[in-house]
Amino acid sequence: MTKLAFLGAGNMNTGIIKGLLASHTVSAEMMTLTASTQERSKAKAEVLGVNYAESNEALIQQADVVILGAKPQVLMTLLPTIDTSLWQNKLIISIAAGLTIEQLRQMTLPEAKIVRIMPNMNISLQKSVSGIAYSTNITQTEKTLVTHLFEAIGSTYVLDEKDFVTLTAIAGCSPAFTALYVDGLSRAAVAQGLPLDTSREIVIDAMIGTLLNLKENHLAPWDLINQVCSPGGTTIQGVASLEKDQLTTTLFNAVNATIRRDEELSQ
Ligand SMILES: NC(=O)C1=CN([C@@H]2O[C@H](COP(=O)(O)OP(=O)(O)OC[C@H]3O[C@@H](n4cnc5c(N)ncnc54)[C@H](O)[C@@H]3O)[C@@H](O)[C@H]2O)C=CC1
Ligand SMILES: O=C(O)[C@@H]1CCC=N1
Repeated sequence: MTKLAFLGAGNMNTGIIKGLLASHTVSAEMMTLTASTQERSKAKAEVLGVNYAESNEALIQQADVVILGAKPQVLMTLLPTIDTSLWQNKLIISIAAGLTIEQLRQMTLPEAKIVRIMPNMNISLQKSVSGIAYSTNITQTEKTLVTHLFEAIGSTYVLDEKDFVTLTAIAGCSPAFTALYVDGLSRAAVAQGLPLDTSREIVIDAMIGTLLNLKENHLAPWDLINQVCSPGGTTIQGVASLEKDQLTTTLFNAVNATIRRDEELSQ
């Protein structure tokens, strides 16, 4: 059985652990974590029902697969302090934004087996979208293991590492962008006199229905837009207003800003 080590026990690594447990993909006794202090590691492990290690070194030593789930800035200071020999024969999965396979190798072992994964916050619901990029020395058996783990908690897309920044923008960051859209539409309804909680529920239900309609009926966005826009009706006026206010350009700008920051983190 594969032993998984989680370095970091914040939003994402906790979400992965919860997703793997809920989907019965990995049992609790095969998972060990650390957080920023031993007290936090112990507390987190108790809540999740998994093991904790007394140090990051002890965590890595006992594992087959190490999932790096601390912030990129933390990993950049922490990884160079860890004895490089500990990384031998480990599969290293990094979910950190920005850090490249090459950078991760420089901070661990030049020949390290690295998998970059970019999941998103919906992972604890087993609804993540996870981008995957492999270093060239990953075997087919290791790829099968990675797919098995991350398909259990959402969908997976294997990409060239150069495309990771784009996936991060449209999938990793997507829960925040989508929540912002929900908030804007809900508050627009508040301005018209509806209570906020009612507006929010309506917006979320309408969005879920729309997304299922696009996915299950294999509709292109403009097919659906044209179906909704009745001639001389209301929607076409709203769509024209959104276009006049450059919604598409606004989204292009947000993706570009996200990519710029990702590239800064890789410096
Ligand atoms: N938040 C998000 O939506 C996403 C985040 N990511 C990436 O996942 C990583 C984690 O992000 P979050 O979970 O949101 O952050 P977080 O701040 O919730 O969790 C970070 C964890 O690292 C731990 N940590 C800090 N120093 C440590 C040390 N020396 N040893 C062991 N653990 C230590 C903290 O105790 C905490 O449990 C980041 O690299 C981020 O780029 C990737 C996809 C989505
Ligand atoms: O904001 C971040 O850096 C991380 C990566 C994708 C989502 N959250």
